[in-house]
Order: sequence, then C-alpha cells, then structure tokens
Amino acid sequence: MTQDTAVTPSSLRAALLTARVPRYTSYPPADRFGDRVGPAEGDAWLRAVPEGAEVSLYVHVPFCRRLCWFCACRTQGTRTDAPLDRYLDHLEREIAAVRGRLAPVRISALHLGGGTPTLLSADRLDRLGAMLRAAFPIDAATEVSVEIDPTECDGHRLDALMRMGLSRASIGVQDFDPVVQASIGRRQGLDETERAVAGLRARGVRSVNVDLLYGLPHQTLPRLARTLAAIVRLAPERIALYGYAHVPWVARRQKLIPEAALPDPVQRLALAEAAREILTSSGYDAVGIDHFARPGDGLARAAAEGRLHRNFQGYTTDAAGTLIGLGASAISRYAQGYLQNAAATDAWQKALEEGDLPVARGIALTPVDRTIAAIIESLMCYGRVDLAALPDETRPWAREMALAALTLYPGAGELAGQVLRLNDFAAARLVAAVFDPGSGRGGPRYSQAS
Ligand SMILES: C=Cc1c2[nH]c(c1C)Cc1[nH]c(c(CCC(=O)O)c1C)Cc1[nH]c(c(C)c1CCC(=O)O)Cc1[nH]c(c(C)c1C=C)C2
Ligand SMILES: C[C@H]1O[C@@H](n2cnc3c(N)ncnc32)[C@H](O)[C@@H]1O
Ligand code: MET
Ligand code: SF4
Repeated sequence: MTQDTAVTPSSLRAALLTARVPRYTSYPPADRFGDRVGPAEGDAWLRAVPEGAEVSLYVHVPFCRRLCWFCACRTQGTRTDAPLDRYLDHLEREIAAVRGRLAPVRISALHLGGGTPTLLSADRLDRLGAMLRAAFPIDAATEVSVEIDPTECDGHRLDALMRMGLSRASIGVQDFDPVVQASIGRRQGLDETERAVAGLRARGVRSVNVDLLYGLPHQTLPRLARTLAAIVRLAPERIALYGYAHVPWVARRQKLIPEAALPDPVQRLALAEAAREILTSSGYDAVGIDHFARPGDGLARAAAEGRLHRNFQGYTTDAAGTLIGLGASAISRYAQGYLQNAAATDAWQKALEEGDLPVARGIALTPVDRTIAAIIESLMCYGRVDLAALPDETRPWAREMALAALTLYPGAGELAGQVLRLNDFAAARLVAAVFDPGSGRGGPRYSQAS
C-alpha cells in the first residue's frame, strides 16, 4: 500500500497538509461526549452486561514524575507518593462499585495505562493486582499489559508486574535524539531503554511495543532515521509511530514546545513517509495508520486475518465488546455507548467518596452511529469497507459518501462493486471524516490529518 509521493493527487496531498480531523480511536470521538449521559447510564449499562460476556479492563494511572512537554495524555506530576496511596484507595472503591453491579463475566484483557503506571512501587502494584483479582476473574487467559517509562522502572516493579500476569508491555521512547529530547522536556538514554527491554525479555515477556513520534521539534530525517535504526536493533515486536499532535489548547504544557522548530507540514509528511519506508524495509508489517508489527506477531496476524480492532489505546486484537475503564478520565465502552469518568483526580475521588459512580460524561449510540462506527473502524483497520456488509437501509447513503470521498480526494482509493478500498492508509482519517456527520464541527480543534 505504499505510494510514491510524486504521484499522490494534489488535492489529497493538500488535505493531508492542511486538514484537521479526529484520530477516530472511537466513533463518535470523545469530543462529542456530553453530560446528558452520566452515573445513571453507568449504573444501567453495567447491570446490563450479560453473564459470561467477555470484558476488558483499563486502569488509568494519571501520575508522572516528569511531565514531558509534548504529552497530550491526562496526567499530573507528583514528587511524593502520598497521592498514589489515596488514588489506590479510591480505585478500590470504584472496583467495588463496578463489581456490585456486574454479573460474573470473563476478563479477556487488563491494561494499565497512564500516565506512568510504573510510578507505583512494587508494593503498590501488588496491592492493585490483589484488589483487581479479588473482584474479577483475572487468570492465565487474561492478557495483561502495561505502559512503561524506562526512566521510572526497575526489577522490583517488573517482578510485581509479572506477579500480576504481565504478558505485554509498551515502552515510551518518542525519539532518542538529544536535541529533540531537550526540546520536548524528556531525557532518556538508549542504555536505560535497553535495560527495560532486557528486563522484560528476561522475565519472559514476549510482546514488547515501543511508542515513537514523528513531527517533533528539531526532528530531521537523519535524526529520525538514527532513532529508527536504534529501535530496529532493540527489535520490539511492535512499534507505534504516532504523528505528534500539537494541540496546546487541549494540552497546555505544549506551550513549552518551541513552535518555530516544528517541522512544517511538508517536512512532517516527508518524515512520516520516510519512517514508514524504513520500518517496512526493516522487516515490519505496517498495521493501520500508525502501527508496525513483526509478521509473526499477533497484531500483524490479526490485521491479515480480519481480527483487528481500534480502541482508545490504538490498535488491538482484543475483541471484547465491553471495555470498563477505571480511574480518573478513563473511558468505558458498552453495547449502549461510551462513558468517561471525571477527568480531574479530585472530582473523580469526590464522586466515589459520595458513593456515586464517577462518570462525568458520555454518549449513547443510535443505530446510525453503530453503522458509522463500523465503517470508520473498518477504514482505520483495513483501509477498506464492504458496503454489502452494512444494513440495507444505510447502503445508499454509504455509497453516496464513498463516492463523495473519492470525488473530494481523487486517487485516494476506488469503489469496486460494493467495496471501497483505499490506496494508502495516509487517507484513512480524511475518508473516515467524510462518513462522520460531525467532523466539520470540530474543525481546528483536531490534530493535523497527516
Ligand atoms: C495515551 C495518551 C493519548 C491518548 N490519545 C492521545 C494521547 C496522547 C492523543 C490524542 N487524542 C485526542 C487528541 C486531540 C485531538 C485529535 O488529535 O483528534 C489527541 C492529541 C482525542 C481525545 N482522546 C481522548 C479525549 C478526551 C480526546 C479529545 C477529544 C477528541 O478530539 O476526540 C480520550 C483519551 N485518549 C487517550 C486517553 C488515555 C484518553 C482518556 C482517558 C489516549
Ligand atoms: C501513550 C503515547 O501517546 C503518545 N503521545 C503523547 N502525547 C502525544 C501527542 N501530543 N501527540 C501524539 N502522540 C502523543 C506517546 O507516544 C505516548 O508514548
Ligand atoms: N508514561 C510512559 C512514558 O512516557 C508511558 C507512555 S506515555 C503514557 O514512557
Ligand atoms: S509521555 Fe509518559 S512520562 Fe511523559 S508526561 Fe506523558 S505520560 Fe508522563
């Protein structure tokens, strides 16, 4: 699916350089969530999860020792450990509140994200594991994964994660270049990153992911190529290469990013295309818009076999229909719709102290939303949509949107019979936005399309 930039039609290329569209980790995206959905829906939707259903759990740990300037994640700095214990106390309450409403289910996956879950000491990780195991059937069949900051991790914490059943880990790197690192407020040596990977390998973790970014200040092709070469030598099974989203109106710490040193849109697109070329010629399969995986890895196999999904953590093989998010700002997905917990840690804690579910906002899905969600997930995962698989009554509309997308972005793909197929994942977000009736509303609030 690679395509020479020289033959990319100018309107598609122009849109990649200028358009701002959601990343579609959900449909509807989180900016459409509202407060007409709250604790009452949280209660009803939890109680409606059928007995025996597959459920995955996400635990958000919104603390970091360092606050990287580029970061758009919901997290807060802390120098002391006191807030961590208070946070665990409240997670315990939330777990009890969920458990009291949930029928016996199977837990297919448990993901610890953040923030920096490895900021929790080994004792605290053990406590979290015990709390979760006491409430949910977490066993050998549960895939347990964690986000690791190599500068904030050690053998004791890795051992505690293994006791929790860790099978996959994702390591934050972003870029190894010292000039780039200085401009994003994040220092991290190759050696400490190697130590984290070796520590995971030694304990039998077979699936390691590394997060990288393109489009950072002072990033040039030679610098990015050196980072990629170092990563290829580390040989993670998976690599996520995200485009840096510069959205200082959302993430205020990004005001520290030197805007004048950001690559311009043309340079940014060149970085993305060169990185894709380097990784695919280094033995990685491209998966979706921003992931790469070794051909034997579960993600690459799922992509090839039509079992790939997209959720708030990006691409996943997790097929559970229900995702329960625990912790401040965590998002849950039920058959009925999405819910998000109060984003501020204080507000989340206060709701729990008052005996409420800490749900702050969300959205209920209509049948039309579900069809649009299926179309967008298929575009983001496979770069194709089979209109024949859609409900009859939506097909004429979907066909009209497919033709509109191809008129807007000639050369982005083709409609062959009932199948819309993109030539290149680069166009996936733009084409997805054509099927999204709300995409015009967000406009400049979203991040750049490329
Ligand atoms: C693990 C951290 C991140 C998560 N998503 C992003 C990061 C860095 C990147 C990101 N996600 C959104 C934006 C803003 C605009 C855009 O590019 O579309 C960025 C930079 C969208 C978004 N994701 C969440 C919210 C509330 C928003 C804003 C609304 C929107 O534009 O759709 C929720 C959310 N995303 C992540 C987490 C952990 C999370 C909430 C717990 C992952
Ligand atoms: C969890 C992962 O999210 C990515 N991440 C954090 N902040 C941003 C941003 N502004 N734009 C894109 N990706 C980001 C990092 O790669 C991190 O490791
Ligand atoms: N906080 C970790 C890091 O930066 C994990 C990725 S960012 C949520 O390395
Ligand atoms: S990148 Fe990771 S360590 Fe840095 S602020 Fe974001 S969550 Fe914290």
